Amino acid sequence: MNDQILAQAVNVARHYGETVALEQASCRVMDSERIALLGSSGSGKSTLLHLLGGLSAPSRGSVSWPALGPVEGLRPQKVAFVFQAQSLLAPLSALENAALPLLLLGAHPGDALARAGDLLERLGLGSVVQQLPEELSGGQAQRVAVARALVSGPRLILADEPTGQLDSVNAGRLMDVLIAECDRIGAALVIATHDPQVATRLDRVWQMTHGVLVPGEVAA
Ligand SMILES: Nc1ncnc2c1ncn2[C@@H]1O[C@H](COP(=O)(O)OP(=O)(O)OP(=O)(O)O)[C@@H](O)[C@H]1O
Repeated sequence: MNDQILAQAVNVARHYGETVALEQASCRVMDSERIALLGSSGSGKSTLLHLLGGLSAPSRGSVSWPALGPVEGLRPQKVAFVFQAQSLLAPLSALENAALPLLLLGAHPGDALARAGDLLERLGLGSVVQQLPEELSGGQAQRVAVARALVSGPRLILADEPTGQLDSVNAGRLMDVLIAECDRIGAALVIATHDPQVATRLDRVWQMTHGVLVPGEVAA
């Protein structure tokens, strides 16, 4: 069983001073699961994603990644994050940004750039691969960040509002690519979103309300 649990939070809470961003939550992400994390603005979705990705530590409780092997430092390998805020490196092109995780892992540059280029093409960004982040629209930058998360073949992808700046056509296209790639590489996916259309593409819903998490059942 443990070898299927990618991320597990047990009784975690996260406080920022007086603000309780997340109250006592417990949840699990199993191998290949597709989860929509729904909730209104400020309800604690980003906070939970950051804890599940090891990007921050809980104020109480614990987070572990049983199926991902030993964790070096705070953050597990094989977990990729799509941030809500702009997170691309300014001096690098869209293509280089998307290829970066593979380059840092020591992949052959030609292979890394080819893989990143393929992902960008499928995300509708074939014409902007050489542009710098400052030359991209918010929605284009968001899709580059998705390509960067997918490029190294992670086991778990945590995406914070990846369709937040996209029109419905491009949001649908992004979901097509994300789901197809997760199928291909066998990755699990947790997406924080306000968009009910995104949630219908995933297997189950976790509902966050004022820092309280209700992990839902698997969709029928
Ligand atoms: N670094 C921080 N310092 C202080 N308060 C914070 C910090 N990060 C989040 N919070 C607070 O924690 C609560 C939950 O924030 P969080 O970003 O997790 O919500 P969210 O559901 O992701 O919102 P949104 O949909 O708007 O992104 C909010 O009240 C927010 O103001």
